[in-house]
Amino acid sequence: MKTFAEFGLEPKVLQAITELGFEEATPIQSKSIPIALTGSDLIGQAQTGTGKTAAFAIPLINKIPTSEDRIVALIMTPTRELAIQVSEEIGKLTKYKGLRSLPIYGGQEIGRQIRSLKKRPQIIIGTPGRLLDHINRKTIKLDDVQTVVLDEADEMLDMGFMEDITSILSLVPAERQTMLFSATMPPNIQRLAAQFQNNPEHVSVIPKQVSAPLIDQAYIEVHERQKFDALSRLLDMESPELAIIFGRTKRRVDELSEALQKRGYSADGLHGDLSQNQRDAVMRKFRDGSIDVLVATDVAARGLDVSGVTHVINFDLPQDPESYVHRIGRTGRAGKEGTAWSFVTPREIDHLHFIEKVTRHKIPKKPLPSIAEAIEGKQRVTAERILEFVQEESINEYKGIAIQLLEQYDSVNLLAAAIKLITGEKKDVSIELTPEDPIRAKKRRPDVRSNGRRFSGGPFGGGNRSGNGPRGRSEGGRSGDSRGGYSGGSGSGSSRGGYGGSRDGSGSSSSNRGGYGGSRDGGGSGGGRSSSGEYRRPRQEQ
Ligand SMILES: Nc1ncnc2c1ncn2[C@@H]1O[C@H](COP(=O)(O)OP(=O)(O)OP(=O)(O)O)[C@@H](O)[C@H]1O
Ligand SMILES: [Mg+2]
Repeated sequence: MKTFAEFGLEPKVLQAITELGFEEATPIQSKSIPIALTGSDLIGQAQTGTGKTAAFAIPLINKIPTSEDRIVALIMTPTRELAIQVSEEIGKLTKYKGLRSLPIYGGQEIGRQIRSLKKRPQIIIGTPGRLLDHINRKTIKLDDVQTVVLDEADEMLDMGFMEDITSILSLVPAERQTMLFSATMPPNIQRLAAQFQNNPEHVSVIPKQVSAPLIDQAYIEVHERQKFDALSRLLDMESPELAIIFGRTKRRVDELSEALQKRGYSADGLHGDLSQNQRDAVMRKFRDGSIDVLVATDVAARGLDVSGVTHVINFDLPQDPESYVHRIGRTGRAGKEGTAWSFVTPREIDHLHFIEKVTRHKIPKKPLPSIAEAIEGKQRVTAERILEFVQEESINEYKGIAIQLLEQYDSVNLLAAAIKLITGEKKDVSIELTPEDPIRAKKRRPDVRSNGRRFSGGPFGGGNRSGNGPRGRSEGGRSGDSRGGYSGGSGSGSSRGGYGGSRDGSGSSSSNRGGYGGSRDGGGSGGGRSSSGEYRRPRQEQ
């Protein structure tokens, strides 16, 4: 493992890294920072939560002179929340160097962004739709951009951002550094690479299993109508510090967050139909812990880094294995452990197997917790809370009444009644959710071209690379590794991976994203087969 001092970075950048508490570089950082510092194009793949943001941000920041007053770096993300988050991380990393960075995303008042642009930021972090708006208004000019990063590169392609990205990149000088990052690199990422990059170096620290290994994964078989009670039981039994619950549709998210609130949980919902103010408020509450359950569509699946997320629950299975990997990757980040459970209806078992196959990870089955277990869990948590109070809180003013009560009543009865009172907070209101259709097992065409092996590539890289692809950088060099170019196990023992992002209802006035019906095909190929033979369905805005 390398220290950041080994990269020969500017002292002011190093100082900011130290202040962030990063002691050693993560594997993706160790491998990509030296390459990125040379100015070479790069494709970086590593599991969720392993520091890909700093892997591209540090070299980018290091090379911008403080005296620069033009936009020289452009980072694109698929969602607004991710643009904001990346911008904040860049803000921290540029603290001592004093560069100016600005997030540019849909839903925020454009006049305010125009005013901020007058302060001449050197780094722009944006979602494609709103970036194009500014370009058309000539409030953003890309003539001087030297570095471009596509964070969640595969998602950008998948969401049908290709057209916007193509227009944006046609305005950036060809003489530039272009970096693509994601935890998942489906083979059709080659198209992005071939179109926008110049002989990229390939850096991958994805070992066999693409999902981050610190995540304890399991599935629970439930019928659609049992899901809500199952969720309540899980939440009671586990009492997550922070949890993200993924639902399939915006309606589902609305209904579910409302139902959880009715039952007394501290929950709120996030999806692309909310106003940006609402989205910001929900994220703020989740980040500061004033709610502890975030219910979200796939808009929260990618990239979001919220510390303290101990649980991810797929209330509905995601359509794509990629989405599964990114969703569960909201926990188990930066070396911490996490728990990810998925509800699977009997008709979705085949789809689950498909996810297992593509992610190369068997997801064990777990029984639905019984009511007794849920109650026991709640009681245990209450008892723990009481003990914390005994140790930490000032309870002197309650002692008088406690002594009085103890003189009259039995101590066990008193404490049992108190525990019942506290654990009984959740209201037993009955909940009806609109049922969602089961996800049908989707047959993604196995990649059979390399050695005739099925799933040799999978959506996460490797597999065959045809002629003009980037040159593979097979780290770990396991010979005979059928995953080829992209994969290359790190062998470094650090198998934590990348992160995820979220999805932008980018709110560009010139596009139809952001609401229902903003259906865009995966990469402009009419939603059919992409050049790599992968089937990509048209996807709706989340
Ligand atoms: N070298 C480091 N040492 C300690 N913590 C780090 C280091 N680099 C990054 N982190 C922290 O790890 C967390 C995850 O980083 P980041 O969000 O960049 O992951 P990612 O690989 O982009 O994940 P995803 O695929 O989900 O987007 C962040 O909280 C970040 O501050
Ligand atoms: Mg990330």
